[in-house]
Amino acid sequence: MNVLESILVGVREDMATREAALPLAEVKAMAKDAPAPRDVLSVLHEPGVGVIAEVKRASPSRGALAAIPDPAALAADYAAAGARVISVLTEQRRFGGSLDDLDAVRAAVDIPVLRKDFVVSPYQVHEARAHGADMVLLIVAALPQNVLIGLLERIESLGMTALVEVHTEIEADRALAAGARLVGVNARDLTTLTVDRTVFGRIAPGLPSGVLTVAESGVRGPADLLAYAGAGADAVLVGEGLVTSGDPRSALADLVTAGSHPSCPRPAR
Ligand SMILES: O=C(O)c1ccccc1NCC(=O)[C@H](O)[C@H](O)COP(=O)(O)O
Repeated sequence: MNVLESILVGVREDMATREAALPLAEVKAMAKDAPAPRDVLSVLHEPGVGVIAEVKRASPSRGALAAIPDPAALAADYAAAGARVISVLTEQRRFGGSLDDLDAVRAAVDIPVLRKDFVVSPYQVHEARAHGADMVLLIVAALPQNVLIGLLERIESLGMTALVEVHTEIEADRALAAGARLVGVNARDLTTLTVDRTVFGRIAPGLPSGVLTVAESGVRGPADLLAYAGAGADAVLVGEGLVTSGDPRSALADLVTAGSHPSCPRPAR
């Protein structure tokens, strides 16, 4: 079993436990009280290369990354430093995240929030909305095509935006066929955990100009952002480089400055 497959086993078990405690009908009722979803695509269309800053406590590749005793304070720092979107890892077993983290971040900031998890079921999509998410990650490698299409339609029907993650050209074709309008190209191979920043530059040129792109993983400083920008990224998603920096607000401010500099236009694709 590869890493992604073993993560998915735990995700399904944990979801079954949550669903037994809180049935889907109750989650849907909770979602009615959630704040309306924000328009993520407009935010990412703004000039410059946006930064999606991640609340990431741990990872399968690196183990514990940062204690993050107060995710709300970290999110507030991210927003103050100019993050366009905040990504919250809610997977518990490998990443140490939770829906409590999502709640804390949602309450702390007024910018879009991404539920970053291994979403395989409509239940998790409704959970995301009930906890105030504006965006939900869908990983193509984790989903059969019919399930990918169904989840993407459900996310959009609830007014949220799907970030559809790919790592290969074949997955990119599947994302487009499913109707993705926001495609994340992950430099990290989720089956082996190797990071290859050149993957974005191979896949992004093949995406239609109307599709927004996010370069995910491997950004450790402004030089990496600028390289992704040069390859056509509309935004970058950064976790480890921020939470392990010792000063996430300052590290993010450096990225935001690089992404908004006039010498960092988004090249036409
Ligand atoms: O981060 C991991 O080790 C990982 C392993 C298996 C599945 C997913 C994983 N990470 C999720 C992500 O894609 C990243 O958290 C995100 O792109 C940020 O990456 P980074 O800036 O390199 O922390």
